Amino acid sequence: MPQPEPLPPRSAATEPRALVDAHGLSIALGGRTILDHVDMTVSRGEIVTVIGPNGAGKSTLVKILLGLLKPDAGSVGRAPGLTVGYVPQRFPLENLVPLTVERLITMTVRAGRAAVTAALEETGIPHLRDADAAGLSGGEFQRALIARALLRDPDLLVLDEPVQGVDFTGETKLYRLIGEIRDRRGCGVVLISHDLHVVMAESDRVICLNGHVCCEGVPETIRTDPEFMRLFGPAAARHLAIYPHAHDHDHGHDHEHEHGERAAS
Ligand SMILES: Nc1ncnc2c1ncn2[C@@H]1O[C@H](COP(=O)(O)OP(=O)(O)OP(=O)(O)O)[C@@H](O)[C@H]1O
Repeated sequence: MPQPEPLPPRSAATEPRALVDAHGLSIALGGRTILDHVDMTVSRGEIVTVIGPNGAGKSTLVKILLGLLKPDAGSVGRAPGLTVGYVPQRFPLENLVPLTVERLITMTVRAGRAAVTAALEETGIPHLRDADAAGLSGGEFQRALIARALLRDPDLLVLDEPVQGVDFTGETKLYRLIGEIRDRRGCGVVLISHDLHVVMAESDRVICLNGHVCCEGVPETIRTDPEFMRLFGPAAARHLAIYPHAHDHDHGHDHEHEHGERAAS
């Protein structure tokens, strides 16, 4: 398979670092505090993983960062002319008429044939260009959505639960793909996950969110952070795996994780 042309390597000297820089974000929805004084910065070339249980406010945080939702308090700074590629958590395919992968990824962005080819090659699915989007596997569908986001040539790629509906092998490959995209393009990446058992190894920073930022750090330090253990329990800390890596340890009772499809949230 032909490899896409690599972009020039990242240069620490030439780039403004922060793509988004949020301070003191608070918001209440339906009379309930969802986010409470949350700070978050994402820089060019950085992968930031946000993990937290269902309902922790991860999607709400992303919507505020992207300017889709206004916080009750706090501020969000964005790099001038920031372009965002967003891979949403849910994509209501069932409401659409049958459509090819090419149509799916070009529905909301103008892109020429060569750009579509490049995006599909970059995400490893050039052979699926004319396939029916409804027939794709979970992993293929996520790749198509990533290709769709890449067509915008984003400075910041935001992926909300990108491994949902993807089996273990596909999950590892997807994480690898995301790391390669960051390396090649030098874009910032925000990765949202409700899976407290898994953190992508290439993450430069992990933010554990549960209404507030309970802890933050490089993947290896998160599992030993007392706040992580206090909030998510020693079992979550014990089983937190840094992916991709050799799958040579025990995941305890997490059999769903090792075999078969995983439920979409
Ligand atoms: N418009 C709204 N009105 C009232 N409550 C809302 C609204 N939007 C979100 N919420 C609530 O805010 C909380 C956080 O939602 P959010 O989708 O940000 O969580 P999440 O961490 O992304 O969860 P998940 O992992 O399940 O996707 C949830 O309890 C949700 O029900």
